[in-house]
Amino acid sequence: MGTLVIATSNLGKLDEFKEMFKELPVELKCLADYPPLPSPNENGRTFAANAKTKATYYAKHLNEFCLADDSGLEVKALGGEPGVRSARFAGDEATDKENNDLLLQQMKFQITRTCRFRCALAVANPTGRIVAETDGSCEGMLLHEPLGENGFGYDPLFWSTELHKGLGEATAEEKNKISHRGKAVRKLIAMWKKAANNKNGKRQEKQGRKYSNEQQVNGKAEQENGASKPEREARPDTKPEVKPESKPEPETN
Ligand SMILES: O=c1nc[nH]c2c1ncn2[C@H]1C[C@H](O)[C@@H](COP(=O)(O)OP(=O)(O)OP(=O)(O)O)O1
Ligand SMILES: [Mg+2]
Repeated sequence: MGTLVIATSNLGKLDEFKEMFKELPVELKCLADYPPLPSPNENGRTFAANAKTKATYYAKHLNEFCLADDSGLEVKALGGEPGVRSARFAGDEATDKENNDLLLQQMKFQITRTCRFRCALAVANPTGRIVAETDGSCEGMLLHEPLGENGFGYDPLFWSTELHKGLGEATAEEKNKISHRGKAVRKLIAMWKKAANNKNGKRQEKQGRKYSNEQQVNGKAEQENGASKPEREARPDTKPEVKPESKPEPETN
């Protein structure tokens, strides 16, 4: 069974990933399973750029497959802010509470409350090469005050228009169903399953070819022995693989 390191220092994200990956045949690890590393720079202009930077950085240092997440909240009335700066909106070492307070202050007189969460995921192989990327978003409205005790980050300020409740009130299961991260994870799992099927198909095809060669050599004897013929018709679909990754929406900041 392969190992996948969930390369995040955010325990809220980590819990969500653990829940969503629990059925997969992969050994999940997290950064706490390794000696501490300095955090990589997250100064890219897009969520995707930062996710790739983090995945590559951790994969190279840990010599393992690593999954990184870069995510944040885009508020329409603020031109997409805090966006990629969500974690450090109120300063480099800002707490969730400080970020939330600043956001509420900036939105005090705003009537338009439309906002969305966005998430970019990247997987790097142990050499640091990016082998998969997906993204997801989740629409909502910014509340006027915190609601509920669940989730992390900006969840207490986020009213989900899909769930008709605040993410601070939603259970983990409810959130994962509609969240930016949930959508991106499901796309990633679908890509993996497709890649695994293709690989299996190719292996079967190779074996099929091998057997038919053997049959050409040994065919007479096998047929005389009543051995079954290889099923040449059962060849897998050999269509070229289409990358199912959706185009990321343009950054708004
Ligand atoms: O589902 C979410 N619910 C609420 N808030 C969220 C969510 N998803 C991202 N967020 C916020 C938290 C943080 O303010 C920023 C992510 O910043 P981001 O740099 O991607 O993560 P991070 O620094 O906390 O951990 P790490 O970089 O180690 O993965 O967006
Ligand atoms: Mg970060």
